Amino acid sequence: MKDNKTNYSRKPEPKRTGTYSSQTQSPTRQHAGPSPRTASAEEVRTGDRLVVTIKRIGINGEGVGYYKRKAVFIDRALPNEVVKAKVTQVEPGFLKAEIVEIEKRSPDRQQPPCAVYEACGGCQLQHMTYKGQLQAKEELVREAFRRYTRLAELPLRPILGMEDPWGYRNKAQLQAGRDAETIVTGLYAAGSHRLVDISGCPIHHPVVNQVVEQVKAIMEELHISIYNERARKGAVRTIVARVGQASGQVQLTLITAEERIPHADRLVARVREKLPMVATIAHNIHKGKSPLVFGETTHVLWGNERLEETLGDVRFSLSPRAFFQLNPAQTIKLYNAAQEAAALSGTELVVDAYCGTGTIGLWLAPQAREVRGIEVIPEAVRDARDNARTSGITNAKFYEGRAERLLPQWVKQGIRPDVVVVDPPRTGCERPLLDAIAKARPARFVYVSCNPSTLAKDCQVLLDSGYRLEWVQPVDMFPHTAHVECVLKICRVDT
Ligand SMILES: C[S@@+](CC[C@H](N)C(=O)[O-])C[C@H]1O[C@@H](n2cnc3c(N)ncnc32)[C@H](O)[C@@H]1O
Repeated sequence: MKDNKTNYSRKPEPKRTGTYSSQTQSPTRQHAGPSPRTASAEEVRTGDRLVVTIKRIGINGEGVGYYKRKAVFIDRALPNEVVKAKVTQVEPGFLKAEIVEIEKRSPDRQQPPCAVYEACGGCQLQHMTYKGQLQAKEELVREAFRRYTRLAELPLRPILGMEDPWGYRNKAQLQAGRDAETIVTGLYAAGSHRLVDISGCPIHHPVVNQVVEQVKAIMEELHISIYNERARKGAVRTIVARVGQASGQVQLTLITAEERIPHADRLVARVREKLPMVATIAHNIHKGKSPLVFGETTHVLWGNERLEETLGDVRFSLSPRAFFQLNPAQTIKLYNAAQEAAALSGTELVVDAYCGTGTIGLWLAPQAREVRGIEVIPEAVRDARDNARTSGITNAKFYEGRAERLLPQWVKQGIRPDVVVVDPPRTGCERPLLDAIAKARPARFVYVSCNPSTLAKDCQVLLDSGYRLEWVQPVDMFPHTAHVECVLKICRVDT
């Protein structure tokens, strides 16, 4: 096991820090290094220039260093680099700054492979080699546990990365717009309504890119109107293409702001002719201003009602709006880690809290006596029940409700799970749920999380309740972004 001997005492301050004012120093002077003036962190002003050694990446992929013990967040700076940076924001607890010059360059710095990386904002780490990204994500997890737990040593396993970290995303969900005469599909640039064309995005599965490009060409040919947000006129606002990794079939959904898609029959005929991999052509109507992508009403214009998908032995039947993991290959690694952590022998009652469409519970059901899933969204509960039926799994039941209410009720009724699995949103588990787990005293607790900070905080609550941490397994679900997913195995101390 790598790095389980990490020393968790706080790190010393970075060696090189200094500041000089952008207003008062000549360019030559600025490039010569820090000025004699070394302001205290409280004296730093917007526009000041600092020399900062970058320690690690932060949760948004930015470089994090310190100036006089105050955290400095610097976009696009990499661990171990020394950068001159201009302060852009001063807050009581931190500073934000932008790179002026890189004094010492990381060997992991690279030219971002994607031409629209800077404008798009969908990825945060393409300026770093993939090997560097994996190391940085491990460090992100280590830092969260250092900060939020009292563990002397962290049993951190090496992150599970991808052999080929491109073309992994099985779904493209792109806004449509117009750039002069042509249709553009892409994402809005961060904090704006400027559409960045991401045709041929290297993160998307090549088949979904191909489908989006052809659909755009067909819409041009048939003069199908594109929704204009300002004028609030036009038809198509979003194109969604999702590929099934097992079948290679594609579910295409056009989301419109109008009741009808103009020339829908001709559109269907042309898509069928040009794109034989498309197995469903669906139409979703989203008239309102809501920021949600999908509206309430969906019609299948042609083809199968649902996309069939398989993960391991579990089969899923996905309606156009149904949630499904975006990186199936890494999802299998994540669920296998959860399965290893659950260590089931066939006799256990497993509670899968925050179960979504039931994926983790269904993955574990063949090795368990019974699985009880809890999920707050009614449609997801219906999907979970359908997925159990489709896969012929009869020992998994799914309950609608809040995990922090339902599990304590079950515990009060005398129900004692042997294993509890949680996969909460980024905010982590609600305290009443953690208290109910501590009261129910399952032998094992499996925590799947997309936020190392809330994971570490919740972990400490369990460690204070008679549990020990066995291991933490990070999994890279979204290469080139700052996200990192973890599976954590916690056992009751007396087991
Ligand atoms: C990160 S997703 C996990 C989904 C699922 N485990 C999977 O892998 O597909 C978190 C899920 O928790 C649900 N959720 C959020 N708050 C909840 C609560 N208080 N009780 C139960 N479910 C909740 C969300 O609707 C969402 O489906």
